Amino acid sequence: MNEPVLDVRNLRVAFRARRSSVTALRDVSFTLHPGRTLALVGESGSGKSVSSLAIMGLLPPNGAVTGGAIHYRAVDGSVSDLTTASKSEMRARRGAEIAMIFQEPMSSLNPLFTIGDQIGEMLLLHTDLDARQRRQRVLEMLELVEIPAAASRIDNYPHELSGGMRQRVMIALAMVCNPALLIADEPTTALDVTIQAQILDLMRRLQKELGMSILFITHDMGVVAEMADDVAVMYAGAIVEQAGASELFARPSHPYTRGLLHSIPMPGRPEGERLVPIPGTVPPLHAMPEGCAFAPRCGLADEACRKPVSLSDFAPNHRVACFHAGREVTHV
Ligand SMILES: Nc1ncnc2c1ncn2[C@@H]1O[C@H](COP(=O)(O)OP(=O)(O)OP(=O)(O)O)[C@@H](O)[C@H]1O
Repeated sequence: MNEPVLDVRNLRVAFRARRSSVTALRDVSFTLHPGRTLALVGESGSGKSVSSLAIMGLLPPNGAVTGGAIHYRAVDGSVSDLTTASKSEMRARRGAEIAMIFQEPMSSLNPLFTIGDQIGEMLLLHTDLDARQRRQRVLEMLELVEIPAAASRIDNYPHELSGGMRQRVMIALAMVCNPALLIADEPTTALDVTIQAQILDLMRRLQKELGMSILFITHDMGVVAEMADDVAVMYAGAIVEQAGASELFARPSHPYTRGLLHSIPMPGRPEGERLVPIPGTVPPLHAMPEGCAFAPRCGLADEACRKPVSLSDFAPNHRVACFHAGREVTHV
């Protein structure tokens, strides 16, 4: 396989609270290869967004990378560690080489400017195109993301568009400089299922046509099944299972991954099957259990789980952080 675009190694992120600090990412490692989609999946609070903000160099002021590295391979083949990049280096990369789309387009789009101006602004920042060329390129982007009547929509303000159309604008904004890496943080969560399917289709088509690599952040295993080539399951700031998507769905082996799969309807599973929510919630960062963080919610937990557990090989290209990996939960 080609050299990775992104190779995150033992990444640690901490947030300062008033008198103490809490660790939000604990030795997170994953690899994204060119042209592929890696899904980071987990419940709210598992550390998915913190991972993406660390990659973008956009952690909030009270957050910092406290260990590990984020190796990024630029289009010219040079590899650098984003955790040590300067603010100006990151500013030059964001939008041009590494782009991000968020769940809620309204919070990323400026209500005071037309969508054409906002997408054009990216070109103004990162290219030498003149005003006429920029407008032409914006129009092509709006057509590429299938905005109907793009020539008149280009002068619309965000509030004049539907939610689905706004998400298409966000995608156009992210893709206009042809980034090598796209980070998509729950891009379809706020949309109804029909529109969600259309946006996922669009992202797959753009990936095929433009060849970018996608880090896809979601809590939804159904979306993972639709989009991912590779999957990293996160729980309480750590990766608990990692595999190719087909291997993960064929042999989910961490009790948390199995719990996620049993808690939602999945294509291909018997109709009327009982859905079982995972009991309890993700522990707060200041009250992490000593050993396996999932143990308090796990039907397989025993004495062994009081010891810290880390990812280990379970099968080829399949790693699991569980002393009981692969064992069936007999009671939930
Ligand atoms: N600015 C902050 N200060 C302190 N803690 C934070 C801050 N931002 C995030 N955290 C904590 O980091 C942990 C991981 O949060 P994160 O937003 O990455 O989770 P997530 O998996 O993306 O969840 P969601 O799907 O809800 O966005 C959470 O416990 C959260 O409370």
